[in-house]
Amino acid sequence: MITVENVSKSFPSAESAVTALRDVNLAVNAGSLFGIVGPAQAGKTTLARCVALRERPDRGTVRYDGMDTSRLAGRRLWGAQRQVAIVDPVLRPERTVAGNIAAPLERMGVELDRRRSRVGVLLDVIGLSRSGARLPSELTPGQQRRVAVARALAAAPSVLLADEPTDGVGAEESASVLSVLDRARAELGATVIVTSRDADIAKRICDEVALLDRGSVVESGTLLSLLGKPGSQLAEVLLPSVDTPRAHLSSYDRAVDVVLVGFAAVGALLPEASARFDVGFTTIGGGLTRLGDTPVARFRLGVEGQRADAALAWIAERGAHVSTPMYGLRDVAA
Ligand SMILES: Nc1ncnc2c1ncn2[C@@H]1O[C@H](COP(=O)(O)OP(=O)(O)OP(=O)(O)O)[C@@H](O)[C@H]1O
Repeated sequence: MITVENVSKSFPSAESAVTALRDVNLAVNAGSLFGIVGPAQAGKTTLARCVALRERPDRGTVRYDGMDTSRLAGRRLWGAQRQVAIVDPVLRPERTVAGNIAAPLERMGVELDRRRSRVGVLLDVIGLSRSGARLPSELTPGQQRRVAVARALAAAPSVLLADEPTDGVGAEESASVLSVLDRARAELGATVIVTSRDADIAKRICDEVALLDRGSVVESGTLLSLLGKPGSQLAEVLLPSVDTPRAHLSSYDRAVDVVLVGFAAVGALLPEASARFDVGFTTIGGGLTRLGDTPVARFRLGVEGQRADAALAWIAERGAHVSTPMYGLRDVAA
């Protein structure tokens, strides 16, 4: 596990110092796919570089499995830095795909047979098994990025860091780049950290996420835990909007927002509650999305029936996130 404890970082500038990170605390679990998301200049790259030990915090510390890295220097620092590989998107144009991936292994003096076998595994992970002999110029931008990821994985780092992994890659190819990051975690066992201005990346592959703004962590945790958190900014961005015209609310005495996670909940919970408690649910806003492979729904529901409270408590007991009911909607809309 990597823990970031009270980390602050400023950079000198012509007028006054720029504060990139303010008292940041985070925990990145081993084997997770962790997203650091937030607007431009939020401090994402600086935080990622501090985690990768490429930048020293002014205050606070980064711990690797409890070890305080701020005390490391010389060979021990270099050894810790080598555990975290950073994806460098610039490939060497004169070398083949296989040659690019093998380059870090050559520098380490790994013998030819082991190099070949490792490159073979990585070509398979990035879905380019037949392209080892091609030059980067013969590849699409998305394929080139996948090769850059494979090169970063060559020396089997325990942590892979990808800063804006899909920048410069077209929308149609970004899914293939993200799925390679997911395979790096699932098949090679790496902890993967991605930074992105696009929170949608978190929705597509991350299981844990931190939202950064102006150098501070606004919220962090597993994606699924944030979905049910009242006022979560990430949930607001990632889930279908429940904004509804007031007129749509006017037929109901009460409405609630409900978040349902997983196939069973999305498919069955509301019809079952409706039948059990003789309560009517009408969808007046929201919709379905996916977090990775998990279907997630957020609906604004008009609720009618004498046992409405019991029905809502029943679905909440079964894992649905249910907002505080909004009452008196007929009056509001009138
Ligand atoms: N090496 C540096 N020297 C001076 N200022 C820096 C340096 N690195 C980052 N900064 C400043 O720190 C702040 C945070 O930058 P950072 O690149 O970490 O944010 P970011 O969220 O990754 O931004 P973006 O999404 O725009 O890449 C910015 O104001 C930036 O100008």
